[in-house]
Amino acid sequence: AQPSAPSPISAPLRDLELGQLNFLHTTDTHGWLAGHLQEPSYSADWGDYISFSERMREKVEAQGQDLLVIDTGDRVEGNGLYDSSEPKGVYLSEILRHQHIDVITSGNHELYKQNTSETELLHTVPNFRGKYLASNIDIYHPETGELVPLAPRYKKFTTDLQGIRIVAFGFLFDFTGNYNNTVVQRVEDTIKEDWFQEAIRDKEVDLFLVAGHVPAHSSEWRAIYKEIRGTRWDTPIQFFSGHQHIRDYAKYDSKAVALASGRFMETIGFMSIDGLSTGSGPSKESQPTFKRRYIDNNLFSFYHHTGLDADTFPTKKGRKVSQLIAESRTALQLDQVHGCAPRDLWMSRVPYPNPNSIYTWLETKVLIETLKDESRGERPSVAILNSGAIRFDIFKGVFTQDTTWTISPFTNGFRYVKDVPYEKVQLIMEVLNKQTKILSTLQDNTEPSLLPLVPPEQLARPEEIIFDDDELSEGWLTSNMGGSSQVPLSASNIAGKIVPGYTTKDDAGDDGDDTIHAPISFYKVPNCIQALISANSSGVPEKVDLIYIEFVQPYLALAAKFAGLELDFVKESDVYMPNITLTDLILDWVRKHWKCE
Ligand SMILES: Nc1ccn([C@@H]2O[C@H](COP(=O)(O)O)[C@@H](O)[C@H]2O)c(=O)n1
Repeated sequence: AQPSAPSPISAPLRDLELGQLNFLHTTDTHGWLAGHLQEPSYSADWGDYISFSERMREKVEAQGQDLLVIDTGDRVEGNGLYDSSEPKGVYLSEILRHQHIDVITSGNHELYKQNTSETELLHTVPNFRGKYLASNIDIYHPETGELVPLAPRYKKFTTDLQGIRIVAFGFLFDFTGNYNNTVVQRVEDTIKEDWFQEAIRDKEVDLFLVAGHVPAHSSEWRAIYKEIRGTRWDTPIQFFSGHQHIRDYAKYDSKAVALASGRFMETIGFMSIDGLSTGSGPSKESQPTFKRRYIDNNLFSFYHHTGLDADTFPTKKGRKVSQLIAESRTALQLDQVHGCAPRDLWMSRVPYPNPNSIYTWLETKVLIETLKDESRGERPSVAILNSGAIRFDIFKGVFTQDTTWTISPFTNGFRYVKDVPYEKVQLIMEVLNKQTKILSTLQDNTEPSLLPLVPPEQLARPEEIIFDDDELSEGWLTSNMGGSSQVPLSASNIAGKIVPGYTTKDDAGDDGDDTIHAPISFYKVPNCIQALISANSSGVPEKVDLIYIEFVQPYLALAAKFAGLELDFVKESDVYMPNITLTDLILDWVRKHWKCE
């Protein structure tokens, strides 16, 4: 773990059930390879994960079993370790490559920008040669201009110890927001291609392994499931999923399941399968059995599951990578303190609006006090921001260079349209937040969906989860995750209390988490929030500058149409505060207002 990482807190644990074939899975790590430096439950780093997978491999191989390591994308954007270097990702890429990964795929974040996808092609794919799969992604090669597969479409391999024959694919969901140097083919079309049809007709296969940046419950996985089952009615299928930032497990039939392993290096997903046939013969069991576990990413869990301790657990490579992370963080000055947050600000643990909501803080403080383009003088304005632009909570205590990127990693700037009637802006907000169903009927297939305006976790959990008795969680959170010094209390301080955290319910029940936690409430947030910036008057202005973060422009255009506002946002908008991003505004505000005592 990193030198400043809090020690994990002991908690009751459920064991891993090892099987003939075992998997460790990460997804949506978004640059958090240093682990969580303010949350003991997730405080292990990528070096610890390397030690964990090496120790697990020793353990399972000693019993004649196999272990495979999977990563399903969105490794970039979301943490200073990725975002704060120039060019972005140079430190991260060097850290990531030390893990032995058997199947690795791309997420949507690898494709938003030209340089990110080119880095995948020129660095990550070669770093993981033979492991990186891209079943439905092509890229215009930066040197030849030719459209080529980002990586091989699929591969067939056999496991080291038992010779289990596996055909593996690597998919991305039907993503449309990629930069135009890549082409993402719809999954539903890809599976009709000859190469896929040939691959699933191979009779010498013991397991189809479908890894991808695709939710566990999704139309894309269902399409693949149906296509495979159409020709191979009983070959086991193991899907590895991502994108929604949740822990999830889906059962497609008794021989086909999907695992999703959370986000931000909070979770190491574990799967085991028993009862597979191998190259040397059929299985003795009539049915395969699947077991899943969501491991909290901390050393307490890792020691427990490997049966090792602080002296025996770390491997040489693991230690080296933890050291590399520490050096990279120092070089990037990620511990530089910009201010001290006086209280916790939550994305979804409190209702919105609320004094402790990060969105209320943005609306009532940050946007109002920082958004000002000198060229627009004192004109009143309304600023619109999508809630998904914010990625993480702010904890009471030090606000560092790293915090800046964890809460707001995107590089979007602001645009504006002048002289929009205030009433129309309110109608637009109404459409964006309340009339989303009506709006979606106006969309044709070429328009983006409205859903991605919110944080991904909310897409997966449309219902609020509210625990009346949040006393334990609240008290614990205040003292452990956001104490002014950011130093967690030791186990003895909270003796007898269960640590708040994941309490996952999935298709296999409610016993998936390795750590038994107290539940945390989850409140919904709107698609978009707004701030009225009315320089000289307290009344409601007739017309305003409609300022918005770039990401929402296509959604705004649709909502405006429905609100009866004839506006061509592409032609009639202009840049607001050139070269300034939301991240810059937040940092500026924090520096001015959150002085450390
Ligand atoms: N420039 C961007 C990019 C993304 N978002 C938000 O993130 C969501 C997608 O996140 P995943 O990690 O699930 O891919 C997207 O739905 C937006 O809410 C953004 O705001 N700006």
